[in-house]
Amino acid sequence: MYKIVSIPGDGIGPEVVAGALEVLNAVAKKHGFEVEIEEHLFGGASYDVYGSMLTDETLEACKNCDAVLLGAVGGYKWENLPHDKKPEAALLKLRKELGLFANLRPAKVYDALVASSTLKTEVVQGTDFMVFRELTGGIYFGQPRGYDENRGWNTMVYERYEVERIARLAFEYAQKRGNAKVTSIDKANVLEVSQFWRNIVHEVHQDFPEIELVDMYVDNAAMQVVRNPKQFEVIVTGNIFGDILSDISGMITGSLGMLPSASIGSEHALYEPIHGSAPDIAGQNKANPIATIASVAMMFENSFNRPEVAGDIYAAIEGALAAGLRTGDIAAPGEAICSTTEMTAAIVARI
Ligand SMILES: NC(=O)C1=CN([C@@H]2O[C@H](COP(=O)(O)OP(=O)(O)OC[C@H]3O[C@@H](n4cnc5c(N)ncnc54)[C@H](O)[C@@H]3O)[C@@H](O)[C@H]2O)C=CC1
Ligand SMILES: CC(C)CC(=O)C(=O)O
Ligand SMILES: [Mg+2]
Repeated sequence: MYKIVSIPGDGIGPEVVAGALEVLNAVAKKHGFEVEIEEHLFGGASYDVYGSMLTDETLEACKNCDAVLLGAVGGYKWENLPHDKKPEAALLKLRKELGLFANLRPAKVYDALVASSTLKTEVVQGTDFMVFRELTGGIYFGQPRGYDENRGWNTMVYERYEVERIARLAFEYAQKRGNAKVTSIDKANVLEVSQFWRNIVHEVHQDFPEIELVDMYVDNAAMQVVRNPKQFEVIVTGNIFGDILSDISGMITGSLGMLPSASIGSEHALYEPIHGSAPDIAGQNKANPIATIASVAMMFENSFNRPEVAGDIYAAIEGALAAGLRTGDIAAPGEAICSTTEMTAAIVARI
């Protein structure tokens, strides 16, 4: 029995999480295990009811389960709140409180999508890399931070232990992938904090001499992901660079709506699509649920060590895409567009 806490959040969050939970229930039925799903409000949805973006009750529930499934937070309604009161601040707090220091964001191109989409086949087909994004440090957390009428400021700071643990995780993963190449992405030509990052990554690398390590500046990396994504196998990078580069990677795979992620720490794990709450399409049954459904697959790989369950989910996604199912974000011109619920049903039918 797996105890899952579901926090759909805002915007398209509830729509894509509903699809992912249908898939979760379908694999539970097929593989003969039980899941207990406990749903909690989070982000703006929680603020509107309780006056708090992250209640103690939701936080406790997230700490006392086997895995958390998150949709997304944020939206127009809450964007003028002070920074420390915004839904996004609650997400940062949740990540910090759960100790989720590593965000794994796989960029994998589905063959079925390449065959009929606007993706440039020869450039992207076969792309399959994993981004290890540091998630609880860097400029999103550094103090001091603030702004007044004359200045705005944030602080990018990394502690030795923060770089060591994410670098070690990335090298260990590379080892498991048959000594895959690791690219460490920074801005060491300008930022002292990046030179520090680079030094520590090289120190950790000494324990993994069989693995090739490449350093790359982040501006070049953004271009290289678009130009030749297949050169990457494992990327390790800081919080803000990983955030930006993984959205770029999303486009390589067809859409932000395709990319899942696992946010992991030593005690807890949370699974979430890389995209946000997409308020422009919220409530219209248009969102692509695949990123969130694939996040459930990552849950079975990372938290439950059930690769066969994850494999069924990936195969069902591939099957639905091969059958021509396309939400608006991944439809090539002239292709029929399906809804969130139609895509979900097509995937569930293939479990
Ligand atoms: N993890 C989270 O909860 C995140 C929350 N956000 C928040 O989400 C809100 C909107 O932010 P944006 O910058 O617009 O980023 P976004 O990722 O929500 O949307 C960017 C674009 O991609 C599209 N898109 C995203 N997910 C999609 C899906 N599953 N299917 C189809 N199209 C999809 C949207 O319609 C939009 O045009 C903001 O409040 C932002 O702070 C942003 C990123 C991550
Ligand atoms: C706090 C979030 C809005 C940051 C983000 O964009 C992400 O984690 O992808
Ligand atoms: Mg982001």
